[in-house]
Amino acid sequence: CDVKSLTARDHVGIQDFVLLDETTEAAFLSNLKKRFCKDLIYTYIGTLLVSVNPYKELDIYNKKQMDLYMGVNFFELPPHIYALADNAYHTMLTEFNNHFILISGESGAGKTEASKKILQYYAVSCPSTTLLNTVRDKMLMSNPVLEAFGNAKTLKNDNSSRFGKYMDIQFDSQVRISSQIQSVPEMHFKELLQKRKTES
Ligand SMILES: Nc1ncnc2c1ncn2[C@@H]1O[C@H](COP(=O)(O)OP(=O)(O)OP(=O)(O)O)[C@@H](O)[C@H]1O
Repeated sequence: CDVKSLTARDHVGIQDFVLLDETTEAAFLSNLKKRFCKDLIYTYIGTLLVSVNPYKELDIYNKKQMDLYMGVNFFELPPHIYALADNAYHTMLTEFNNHFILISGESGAGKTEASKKILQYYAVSCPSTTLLNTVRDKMLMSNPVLEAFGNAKTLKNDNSSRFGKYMDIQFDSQVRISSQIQSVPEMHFKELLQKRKTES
């Protein structure tokens, strides 16, 4: 799947809601539906990304796709979680400051999966060394461990996270992943965010 075919594929509805003529909920949903029917689960609202859970494996999360989005201008290619991750990484490099990716949605919306895609993207796209690969592997492998203890089957989601997650990825001066994730129960969430705010 090359850049040309990818761009051509995404002329379904409008790929950025900012360009939607009619600003009604019906028009919003109709655009989402039109795109979803063609397996286009991502749509931008400016720099926000709206994602609809496809509940099936789509061939859009692989090394080829990651390579496509690496270092490419945010709006140059069709909306994708990799574009969002790449944009945060490159903005961090140019602005020399911290960045948050906030993922929200109802239970079963696909938040956990989205966070895994972002971690996988960084694991593949960030420069690394053998030593740092250990950190990267730990980062990726920590998810199943956390899920084993903190997830449960609910009516809405067979693999529902029953705890809030705060992931902190730190980069060294050569912008390689140098340290890994922190994850906390939901009740400590606000406290932790407040602490981080005061620190920065
Ligand atoms: N991008 C995706 N592609 C394919 N399947 C997906 C995707 N996102 C989510 N799913 C499917 O939907 C299920 C629920 O997603 P996920 O656990 O990420 O939801 P969640 O928003 O984290 O829910 P909760 O708040 O209950 O933890 C996943 O187990 C997976 O089967």
